Amino acid sequence: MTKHFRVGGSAFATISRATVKAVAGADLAVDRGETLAVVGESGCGKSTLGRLLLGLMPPSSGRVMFDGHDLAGLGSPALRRLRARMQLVFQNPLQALDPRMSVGEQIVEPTVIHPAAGNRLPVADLLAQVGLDPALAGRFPHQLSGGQRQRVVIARAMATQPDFIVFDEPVSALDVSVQAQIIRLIRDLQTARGFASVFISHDLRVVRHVADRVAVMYLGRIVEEGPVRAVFAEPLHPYTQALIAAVPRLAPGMRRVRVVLKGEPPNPAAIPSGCPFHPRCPVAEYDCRTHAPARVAAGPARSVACIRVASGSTFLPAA
Ligand SMILES: Nc1ncnc2c1ncn2[C@@H]1O[C@H](COP(=O)(O)OP(=O)(O)OP(=O)(O)O)[C@@H](O)[C@H]1O
Repeated sequence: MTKHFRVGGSAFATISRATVKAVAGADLAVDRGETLAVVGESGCGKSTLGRLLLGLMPPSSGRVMFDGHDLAGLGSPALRRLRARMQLVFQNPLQALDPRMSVGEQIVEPTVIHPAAGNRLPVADLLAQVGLDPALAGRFPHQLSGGQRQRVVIARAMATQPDFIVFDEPVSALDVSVQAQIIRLIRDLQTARGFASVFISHDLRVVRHVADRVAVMYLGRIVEEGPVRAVFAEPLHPYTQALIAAVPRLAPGMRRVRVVLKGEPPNPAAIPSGCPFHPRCPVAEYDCRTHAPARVAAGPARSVACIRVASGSTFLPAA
């Protein structure tokens, strides 16, 4: 898929319009019961990808298949029915919740919007399954702690018994102690319910606890994908190496590398030619400036988009 936004410009054309290639070629699949983490620096297109996957905006090219249905090919009633089976949980629960509605009202709201969806659990059950006292149903968001609010958001997402949930940085606004509890809750719910999920995060420590597989995004492309353990133990792409090397004690078994991210932060309105990572890559070759590498298989269930890996050269600079 790709997603381009036209931005800027003025009525008198003194400022030219630019095309932001927020998603510049992402291809992924998520199975039932599985969590795929999408990681990368701010602005690399993670949230845009998440919204595309949920059909909340149309891609510029490409398509999203959900349970055999192409989202673009569905009329609005069918899309609405499918939407009930997909939910989004995002970073800031205060923004996600309506300050004027009680917790109980908000939790059942998705089943009011999608009356045919799910098995319609009572509010008390929905609260209990996210570890909240059912007595909180009458409270309002401002009367809850940050962790309780995020539990309410998750309870609401569970109300239609979805098959697919996108978690977009669901714990990054929370205290570290609360983060661990919410991550455990998400894991427990997934084990009990078997939904598929995409977990968007810039925090690799969180990803290690929550995800089965990880997709690493750079300037709108997925540059590496594979099982979390394998990718963290032996990252193949120089960008993944740099992300992992920046987090102390993330992967104790990993060969320490000296890859440090340098150069300009990525700008999706001016994507470099060839491999988009080449201006910051410590091992870029001449070809990397002109050749955009395709993502190719690189070991069991793994893939990577880097010509150094594709050509079989080992390039981890030893510490
Ligand atoms: N509606 C929009 N119109 C124009 N540009 C957009 C729009 N949505 C996103 N972008 C741009 O697309 C790029 C990718 O944004 P996105 O929010 O998907 O990245 P992200 O990796 O989720 O970043 P963050 O972690 O900071 O949220 C950014 O440059 C952003 O400014």
